[in-house]
Amino acid sequence: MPLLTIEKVINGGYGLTKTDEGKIVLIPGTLPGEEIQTTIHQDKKGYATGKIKKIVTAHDGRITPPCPYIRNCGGCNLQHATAELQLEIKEAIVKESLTRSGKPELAKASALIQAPIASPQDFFYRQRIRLHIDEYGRMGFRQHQSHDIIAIKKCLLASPQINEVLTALEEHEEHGEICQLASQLELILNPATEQVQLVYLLKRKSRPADTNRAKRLGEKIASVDCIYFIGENFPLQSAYCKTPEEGKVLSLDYKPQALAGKKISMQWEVNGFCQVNIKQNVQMIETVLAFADIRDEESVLDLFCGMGNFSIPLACQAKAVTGFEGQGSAIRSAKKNALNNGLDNCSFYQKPVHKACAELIADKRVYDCVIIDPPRQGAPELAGQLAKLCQKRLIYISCDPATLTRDLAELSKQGFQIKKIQPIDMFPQTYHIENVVLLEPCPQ
Ligand SMILES: C[S@@+](CC[C@H](N)C(=O)[O-])C[C@H]1O[C@@H](n2cnc3c(N)ncnc32)[C@H](O)[C@@H]1O
Repeated sequence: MPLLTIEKVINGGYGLTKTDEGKIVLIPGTLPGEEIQTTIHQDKKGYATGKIKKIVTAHDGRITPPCPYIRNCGGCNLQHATAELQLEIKEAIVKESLTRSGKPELAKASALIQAPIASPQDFFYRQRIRLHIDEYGRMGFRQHQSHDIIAIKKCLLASPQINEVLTALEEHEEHGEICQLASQLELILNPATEQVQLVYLLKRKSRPADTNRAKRLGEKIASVDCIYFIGENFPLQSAYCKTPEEGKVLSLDYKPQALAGKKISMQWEVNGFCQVNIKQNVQMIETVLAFADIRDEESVLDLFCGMGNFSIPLACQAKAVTGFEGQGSAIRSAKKNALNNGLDNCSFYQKPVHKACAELIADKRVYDCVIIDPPRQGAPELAGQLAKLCQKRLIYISCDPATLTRDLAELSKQGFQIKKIQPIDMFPQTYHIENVVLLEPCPQ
């Protein structure tokens, strides 16, 4: 195969190039402008995937990835680029997604994309990781595009405390015995105490002997404060807890600049949703507060509110905040977070967002500002409802440029105009990029 020149890196982290016949070839591990000798891995109808045989001309921003598992793991698809180049690539991915949408209003809006906000940490930023366990009890990440497990001793994205516990677990037979019963292990750092909680996903219901093993294991590792079992057919069970009262919640205090340094105290449950890059989450909250620009007489609706990540700081400025979320544990935490922060202007409800929006519209409710932070698949079907509910400012938070572009097209059909787009790098070393978008309804 002749030399191929990489045109760009696309959403998914692949370098894209074309053969002389015009066929698209996607090659992982490559960077824009690089000349690559390739072997074809899979030849499909519309495109092929390739593997690097030799890098003939490397990008100036290419570096040697520090992770020893990089060849097989597939989780960190940009680790071979400098931090600056990663941000350039991510910004280009967002821009390309809007310009290639075929919608003139989105292409025009691509000029509004601001430089991505870099993560305070390039490595060791994850507050939790989930490892798979195979039939032999080996623990690690799934190999790229495969069910095989790459056994790992360390993950450079996970917090140092999680890595210490990973090393310690290997030394204890109780962990090996529990792994024989488990298909996954989640390690979760409590940012407030710097202790780690373990959640084993068991293949069968836990028995008293399993709980005893967990207790022995917990007592042997000083930095583990709780061990839980969960199964497909049974809910989260505490098997060991050093501090029974505080054990089930994780917590964090921070002081957003936008609130003049007022302290916000957040708690969430071990199985509740929480942004994984805790320090970068604070910068995302600052962005949402700046875009929302709330006056004290204004009302806010927070859809997919989780444990009140945005609702609580917004409630410090707004007249009232209403949040909807599907996860019961997240809503429990959101209500506690309002109480703990001395806020009596928040209402949180566990309800599917689509149902909640329909009911609010039937009640003729409207809000000055609406925040929407859906899961990866986005929420295009909500665009019409958002047009009825939102009076002044809509803030759309998305972790996938492709579904964001589709949803922005739906929102612009409903009369919303894009005002600002702020990419935020929540996941350094990977192609993933979060975006906070400010939209306003067109004046009638
Ligand atoms: C990307 S998270 C955002 C959570 C929160 N805004 C935060 O920053 O922590 C999406 C949330 O949507 C919730 N969710 C997913 N589908 C839902 C639905 N149909 N109705 C209500 N909540 C849903 C999930 O439980 C999760 O908490």
